[in-house]
Amino acid sequence: MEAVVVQNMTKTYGKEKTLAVDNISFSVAKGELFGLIGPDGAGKTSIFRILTTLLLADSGTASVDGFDVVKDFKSIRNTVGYMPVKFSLYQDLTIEENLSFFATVFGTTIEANYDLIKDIYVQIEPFKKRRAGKLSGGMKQKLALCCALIHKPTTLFLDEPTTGVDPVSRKEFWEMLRRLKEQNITIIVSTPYMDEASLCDRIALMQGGKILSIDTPDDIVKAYREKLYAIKANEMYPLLKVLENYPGTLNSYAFGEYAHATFKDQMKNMEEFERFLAEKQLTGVEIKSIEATIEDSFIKLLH
Ligand SMILES: Nc1ncnc2c1ncn2[C@@H]1O[C@H](COP(=O)(O)OP(=O)(O)OP(=O)(O)O)[C@@H](O)[C@H]1O
Repeated sequence: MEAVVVQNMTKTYGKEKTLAVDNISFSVAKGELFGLIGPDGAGKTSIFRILTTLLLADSGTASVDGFDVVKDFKSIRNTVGYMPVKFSLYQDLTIEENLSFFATVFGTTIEANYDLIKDIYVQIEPFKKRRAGKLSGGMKQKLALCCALIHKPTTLFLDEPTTGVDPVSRKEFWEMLRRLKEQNITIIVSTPYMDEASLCDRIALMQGGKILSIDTPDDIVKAYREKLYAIKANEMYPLLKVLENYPGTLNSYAFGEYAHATFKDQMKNMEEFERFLAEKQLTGVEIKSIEATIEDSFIKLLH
């Protein structure tokens, strides 16, 4: 069964009609961990706000658990959990008080749904008397997730939950999502981090309000057909310039300590390329053929 169905959704803002979501369609199956992946301004937050009934689309339709986002907004509000980019925790309330507050709003209690949050809550319980404003980023994030879960939602919307969170907490967070998925909760998560994309069941790569590709992380990488090279030299900037100027280069960009590049003839003539690099006085050159990552696939789609 489909938990979320979006059809031809478009959203513009203001008199200038800034296009945030551009006629997109997708669906998410029940129990799926689905990622909206894209840079700032791709339209991720607008989609979340429309699906959680906080914002109206200009056109198109959308449903969550079979409920229409316009007609059945009350049912959706009762059944979904939403963790916005800036968690709406009450800074002056303690961990315990924040959680009780969210439980009360949904007419439930911490005890009634404790099983669902237990794994996460035990990690912050020792600090339950501490005010939210005094928690670390990772702890705030765990509390926000508990608050979004306390009414046992069928679908969880997490908007950039790991932005600004340290790498260890990020990793723990994704382990928590995996465990929630086992409870058959549908999770839609947005992130600008490509390494997190591979942890989703399926992802939509987004840019400028459009979905560029939608598939499993594995299949997105498999669809990358060009031969990709990682190239290193003692100095990165001159290397990038040389790659840009090489007539056989299709695409080149910095990727950590390497430059990644594709070539017109799949680099059949490696010697000619090596000669070109040597003529440009680059030192410490290393060239290797590599497998593409999701980030490479994304960069290719952007071109
Ligand atoms: N209230 C608003 N008024 C005008 N333009 C807006 C408004 N909200 C968003 N936009 C514009 O719509 C586009 C999509 O924004 P959106 O917040 O949905 O993207 P995003 O992928 O979530 O990015 P971010 O991580 O920056 O929030 C951007 O160009 C943004 O500037």
